[in-house]
Amino acid sequence: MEQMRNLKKQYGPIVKLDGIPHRRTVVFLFDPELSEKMYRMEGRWPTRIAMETMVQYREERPELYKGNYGLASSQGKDWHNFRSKVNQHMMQPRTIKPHVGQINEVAQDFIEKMRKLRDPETLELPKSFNNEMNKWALESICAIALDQRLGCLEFDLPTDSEPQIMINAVHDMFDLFYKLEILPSLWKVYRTRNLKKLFHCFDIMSGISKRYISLAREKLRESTSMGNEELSMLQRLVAIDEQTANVMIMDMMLAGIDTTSNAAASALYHIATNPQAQEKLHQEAAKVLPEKDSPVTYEALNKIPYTKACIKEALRMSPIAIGNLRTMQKDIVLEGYKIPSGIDVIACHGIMSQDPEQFPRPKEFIPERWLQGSEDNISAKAAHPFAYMPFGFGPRTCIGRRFAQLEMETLLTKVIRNFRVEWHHEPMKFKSRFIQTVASPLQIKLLDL
Ligand code: HEM
Repeated sequence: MEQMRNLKKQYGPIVKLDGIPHRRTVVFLFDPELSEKMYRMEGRWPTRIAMETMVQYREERPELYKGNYGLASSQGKDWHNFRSKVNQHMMQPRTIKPHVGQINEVAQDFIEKMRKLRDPETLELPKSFNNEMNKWALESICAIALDQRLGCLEFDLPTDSEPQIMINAVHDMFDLFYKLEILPSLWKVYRTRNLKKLFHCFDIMSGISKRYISLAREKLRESTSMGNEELSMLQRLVAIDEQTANVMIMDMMLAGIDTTSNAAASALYHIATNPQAQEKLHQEAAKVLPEKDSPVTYEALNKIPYTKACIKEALRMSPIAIGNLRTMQKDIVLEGYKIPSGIDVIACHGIMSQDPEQFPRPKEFIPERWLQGSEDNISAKAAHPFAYMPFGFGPRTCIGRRFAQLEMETLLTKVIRNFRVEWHHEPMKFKSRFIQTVASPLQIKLLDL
């Protein structure tokens, strides 16, 4: 992120970087107006390059993918056809309704786990807590995508238990992605050990999801009387066809775990370091949850504007995706520069959302700027609409956004209803891999309320 900031400082709002070995030429945009122009020219089928190892895997498993590579790894008409099939089942606001209860249960279990994990004397969460956040996100996304609790939050899981096997596969998958896609690797020349390991992880995840798809098929048969609105996301996907369900579940696992866990972790950190915001958050949580273990309901989620503002502000200050990539489908001209078809352009929203011209006092955590009626001198209304795009833009925007928001809003509401959270360490460090992640241990102090 610092490197991007320096590029902007040194060269201005549009910067071309080329000549880097093994890297494609890329153009960075640091200006919201230029970004808007670029998106407006992206066409009907926006292209975002995929991880090549994943495409390779999908090509090698024709029995699973049948040439249908899902969202994360397909382009053009193939991408469009898949997205058109699944979009309405994932993007409509009411899609989350059948899942609110499950996500509440996951959050409630996680609260109990946090209580047990904290040090009895210091009341701080352990250094390993970041990994527990990943398990929370995995359990949450499985609750939605597989329509079942997997059990990833249990203590002392046997090594051969399904949840532990899944936790390991997901953990290894992210590690191997980094080794194969970012670090120099020879996997394209010959089948490296790491590539085999990665494919093994995909096979495990795919095998587990297949079992749950069969269960969803059974449930769907038994539930002919249910209205479409009551059907879980998985049941709706299975109703399209099982292959679509399988591919979509894999995409959810790839894109919906580390993103959500890091976004929630950074929100918790910002809240722990801003006691005034926390107090307001607590008042809001206490209104919708009369008791500490009251469930977060669908109705409650419509009554927590301050919580939503805190999440928005956390994503502004600590974005998960620093930039959003598009491969140009035709020659375009921006700021007088010709950008030929085939070149990657990255709109660096993570830099723009910290620009004082867009967001006054950008280094301060001010959730109020997102609230209706906020004071003009801080309001986000004055910002250019393309300065802040944490979930991307247009037809290729994040398809899991509603689920990510459901998970984060539920968790924050419950945490703040149960604890006062404090931070007694150096400021949190963040690091960039594919996404921006929290790099310091999330050793938040939890005081019971
Ligand atoms: C805070 C959490 C999350 C953030 C910040 C985030 C952010 C993003 C961004 C920036 C994109 C690229 C959009 C674009 O190109 O315009 C994206 C794509 C995507 N996200 Fe998310 N995401 C999050 C959670 C999730 C979750 C929970 C899921 C799964 C349910 C998910 C599934 C996907 C998929 C499948 C795509 C590819 C969409 C396509 O190419 O059509 N994301 N996400």
